[in-house]
Amino acid sequence: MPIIPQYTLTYFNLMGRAEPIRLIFAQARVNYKDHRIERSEWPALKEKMPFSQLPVLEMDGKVLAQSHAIEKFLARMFGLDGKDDWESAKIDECVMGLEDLLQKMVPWFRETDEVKKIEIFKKLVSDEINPFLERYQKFLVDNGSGYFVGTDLTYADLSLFNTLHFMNTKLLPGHLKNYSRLNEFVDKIAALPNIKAWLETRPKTDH
Ligand SMILES: N[C@@H](CCC(=O)N[C@@H](CS)C(=O)NCC(=O)O)C(=O)O
Repeated sequence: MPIIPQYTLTYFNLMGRAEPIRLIFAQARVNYKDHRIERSEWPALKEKMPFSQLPVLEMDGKVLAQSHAIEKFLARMFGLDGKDDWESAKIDECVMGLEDLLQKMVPWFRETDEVKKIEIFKKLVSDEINPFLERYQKFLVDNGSGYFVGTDLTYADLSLFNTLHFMNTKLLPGHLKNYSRLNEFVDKIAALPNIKAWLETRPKTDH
């Protein structure tokens, strides 16, 4: 009998940096414990985490931190990391480009002054988000398969889907209507049976 690994993913009760990992588990239909901690539990747990941050994946007593390392590890095991080393590298390219955008959003996210926050957000949309959407729409169209890398679904698609879906539903509702190919892509991924089931049942959080 093959031994099935026991997985626990620990994060806050947010989508944040855990959601692409949860989408990988959902698409692969692999069971795991979706451990969402309370903020009050965090100070004691923080010291025990390898980078004093979350998400962290535990697999049969072994611990893996860093969201992109976790994504890649699981995707490789579940057949979502491309067909060869080149596709795997192109997936990294997509995910790291997305990470660059997320880093640029941090000052807006952290700003507490409401007036400044609105100003920062306007500039973020025109200088970072829109060029990102143009660029990624071109990547998708140029690849030609309806996926970002190769001819099949990979975790690059799930990561992109996660951010684009969040943008289109919460951050900038309807904004993807200006990027029709990205809009179609989001609708297509949301309709995949395993993803659809997860979207319908996942805990509802703001971000
Ligand atoms: N590079 C890390 C960043 C992790 C990170 O920033 N985690 C945040 C939540 S999204 C965190 O743990 N914040 C609590 C803290 O730093 O005390 C990754 O991708 O996993």
